[in-house]
Amino acid sequence: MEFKDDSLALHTDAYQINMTETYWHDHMHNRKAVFELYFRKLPFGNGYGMFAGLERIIEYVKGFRFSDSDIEYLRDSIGYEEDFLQYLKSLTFTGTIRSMREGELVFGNEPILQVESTLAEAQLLETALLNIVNYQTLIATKASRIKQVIGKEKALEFGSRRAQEMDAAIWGTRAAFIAGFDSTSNVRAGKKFGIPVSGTHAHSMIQVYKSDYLAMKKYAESCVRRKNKVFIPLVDTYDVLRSGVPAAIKVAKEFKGKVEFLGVRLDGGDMAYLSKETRKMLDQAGFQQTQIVASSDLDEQTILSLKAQGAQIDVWGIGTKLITAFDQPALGAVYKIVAIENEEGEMVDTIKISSNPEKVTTPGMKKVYRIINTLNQKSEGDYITLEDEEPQKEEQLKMFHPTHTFISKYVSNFEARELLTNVFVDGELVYKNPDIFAIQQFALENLNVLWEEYQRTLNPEEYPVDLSQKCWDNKMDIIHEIKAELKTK
Ligand SMILES: Nc1ncnc2c1ncn2[C@@H]1O[C@H](COP(=O)(O)OP(=O)(O)OP(=O)(O)O)[C@@H](O)[C@H]1O
Ligand SMILES: O=P(O)(O)OC[C@H]1O[C@H](OP(=O)(O)OP(=O)(O)O)[C@H](O)[C@@H]1O
Ligand SMILES: O=C(O)c1cccnc1
Repeated sequence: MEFKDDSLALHTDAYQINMTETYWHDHMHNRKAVFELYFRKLPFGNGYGMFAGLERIIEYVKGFRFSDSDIEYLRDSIGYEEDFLQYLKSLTFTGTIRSMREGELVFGNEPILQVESTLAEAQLLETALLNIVNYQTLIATKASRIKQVIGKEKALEFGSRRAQEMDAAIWGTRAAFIAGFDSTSNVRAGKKFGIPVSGTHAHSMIQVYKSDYLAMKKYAESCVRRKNKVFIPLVDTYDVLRSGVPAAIKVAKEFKGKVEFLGVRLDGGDMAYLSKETRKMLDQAGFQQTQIVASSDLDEQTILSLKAQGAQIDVWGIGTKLITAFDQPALGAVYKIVAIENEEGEMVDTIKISSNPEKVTTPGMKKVYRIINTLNQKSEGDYITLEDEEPQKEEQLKMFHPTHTFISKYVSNFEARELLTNVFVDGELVYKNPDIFAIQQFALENLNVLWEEYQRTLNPEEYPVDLSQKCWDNKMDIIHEIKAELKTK
């Protein structure tokens, strides 16, 4: 039997539905629960992460509903009982989601997103939420890292052909734009998100005409007919300095005033040497404004090296190594329950103990604050509290390392900026995601509060993510309680 692929509700792991069935049978499914989504370790050895994914989460949660064909499929395949299937059919998301905003700086072991809803709903959302955040935040972080090295020069996203499938190309390029990239080569992403689109041409076009000059001339003729008139020929198909660049210059002179000779693209060879020689040739021909675009397996390391060699590159086209998060393919974010309603209707904090201290969860519904020193507008670190705390009302905050507690400092003159914002409240969407340019602007401004020591790509300082005393005490009390209980067994 064939089933229509008409909803995303089954974009989940089977165990989520199995657990939901258990809760439903046991009349636990409508208990209130709180889950928090976070990663433990920053990727790529970077000093900060950049959050992306909320746009798609909003789309997903708004549309969360099991379709008729979903129910038919579950009946036909796993064969859940009919009453449970009818319960699934009736579900929509009725809870509350708080999230960081896209472009926010995020760090290890702090909630990026929080779901407070019925146990069943929170559980059923897990896989998709992690799927979205793990990829988009990873790519935004990689893109921001690459942008750190590129600085003010332009960064073009070229990855679609190498991305892990179509969704990754589209949402990955959006994440890269959030982190400060200037354009995408993916035209659909341009249409869908309003990201500026740019493009040159491939080696194949030169090969088709068997001549740099002839191909570039034909290309220029079509550029003339376009509104933007942009002419950026690729110069390395046969020989950059003997054929590609001279042909580009010749055609540009012939079409002076009719096309905009914005740049030439180099895609390989020794790009330090070739870019310097190309620069000289363009300058001598009077094209001082024409830029040099480079592409070919670039990432932050090759870009840094090319810059150190004095490469004359103005624009960087980056594909594979960005869109596939080449050096670290997973962020490793997790989604953990931190509180559950008991039989008396009270919320009870819950913990997961592990022999690995980093994997012990922090119980209780929490708030995350960025502590900004008002004297220099730089961040002192992030501060995680239980939900009823109000750090802004304190004269002085004690910030201490959550594992090495002797590492501590007192901060006065601070603004405690709350980072989680209401996105859904009781099932209603209450947040409007800003447009993509505003999100990019927000992301770039966020970096201003971070000392440079956290922004360098190599061995950055570790940014403090601390627990409030109350949050830390709560965790320790719960650990001791559980240990005591285990002892008596
Ligand atoms: N001067 C340079 N210093 C450091 N890395 C460079 C320099 N020039 C190019 N690179 C990088 O070296 C790699 C070149 O690899 P390779 O020789 O396989 O490709 P290529 O020269 O582009 O060849 P092709 O065009 O046939 O693919 C690319 O990752 C490129 O970004
Ligand atoms: O190297 P990346 O960072 O992934 O950037 C994208 C690459 O895609 C194109 O090469 P490809 O060989 O696919 O096509 P081409 O024939 O146009 O060179 C382009 O020339 C870049 O080298
Ligand atoms: O426009 C380009 O130059 C481009 C686009 C995708 C991949 N490589 C290059």
